[in-house]
Amino acid sequence: MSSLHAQLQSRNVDPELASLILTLAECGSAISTLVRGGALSGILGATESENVQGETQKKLDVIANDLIKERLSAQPLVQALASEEEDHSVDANPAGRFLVSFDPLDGSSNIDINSLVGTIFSVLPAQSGVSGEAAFMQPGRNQLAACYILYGPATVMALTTGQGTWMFTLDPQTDTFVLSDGQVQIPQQTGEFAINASNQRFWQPAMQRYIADLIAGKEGPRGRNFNMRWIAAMVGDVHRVLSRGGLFTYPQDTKNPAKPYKLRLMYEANPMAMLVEQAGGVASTGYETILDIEPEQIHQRVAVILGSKDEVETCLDYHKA
Ligand SMILES: O=P(O)(O)OC[C@H]1O[C@](O)(COP(=O)(O)O)[C@@H](O)[C@@H]1O
Ligand SMILES: [Mg+2]
Ligand SMILES: [Mg+2]
Repeated sequence: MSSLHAQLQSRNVDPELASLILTLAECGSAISTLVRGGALSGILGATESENVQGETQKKLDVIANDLIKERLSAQPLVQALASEEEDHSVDANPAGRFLVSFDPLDGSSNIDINSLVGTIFSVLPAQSGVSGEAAFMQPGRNQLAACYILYGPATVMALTTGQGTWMFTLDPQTDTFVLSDGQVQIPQQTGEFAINASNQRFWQPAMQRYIADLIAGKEGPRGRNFNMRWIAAMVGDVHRVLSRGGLFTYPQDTKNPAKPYKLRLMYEANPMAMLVEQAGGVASTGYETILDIEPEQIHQRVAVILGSKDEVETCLDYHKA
């Protein structure tokens, strides 16, 4: 069984980037221990405060954010960090080579029901002569690494440094991430989709038609049946897509005209898009490739359609029509 450390070495990952990835893994393992304790760890419930997104922060959102912020700020390789739970980017070490964006706790609405949650990381190169939030304004294509850690029955980590997507499982005996899949490949075809169907009446006509045709099944224009899943944690839905294929989408909608998109580009869409593309899948907004978007703000949101290549391309055809 090969450890994360050994894999990073054997695949010649830049030693400094490897050291940072090991720090991210340590953050994941520490949060995994907290999550495993549930109510006994005092992690359940909400705080009185709201984040910059206008969402009431859960206790675990804040605990996970503080834990990661502390460890990354102590990492000399990190120049600055950006988090879903921080209004602005946070400067760390001026000589640092890396910028880290993260979603400390993804799937917050699942914490109190003991369901799947995770942490998502995106690593960009620092830019000489550019600091603060401006330094983060780089397309996802520039990411040096992306990973998520899923806290489920097992704790698993999906990682890419641009040489394919790899999966690791946390060995609770040794507290080490061990390789469980050295070359994740998303099947090009699928019979499974994930969307929050309760928003159906607010979707654009293209997405309404696409989903209606999936649900029409064998008797409909697609001529075969499709099954639906919704974990309400992007990390969980994307993990299913990486594990057995599928299409995951959080499309544009008119539910709240001031907020037509749900998911955040820098620390949700970009890292997931890199993991999916490196595993042979496709990630789009419906109109553009997610990794080619030029960001304008640290907390900007985008529409997301990702997963099995053929199925996402079929969905995009509906958006062309
Ligand atoms: O509540 P909904 O509409 O099902 O939305 C679920 C989506 O919101 C999220 O929970 C947003 O992420 P956070 O929990 O990090 O805020 C995604 O993980 C998930 O895909
Ligand atoms: Mg999230
Ligand atoms: Mg979150």
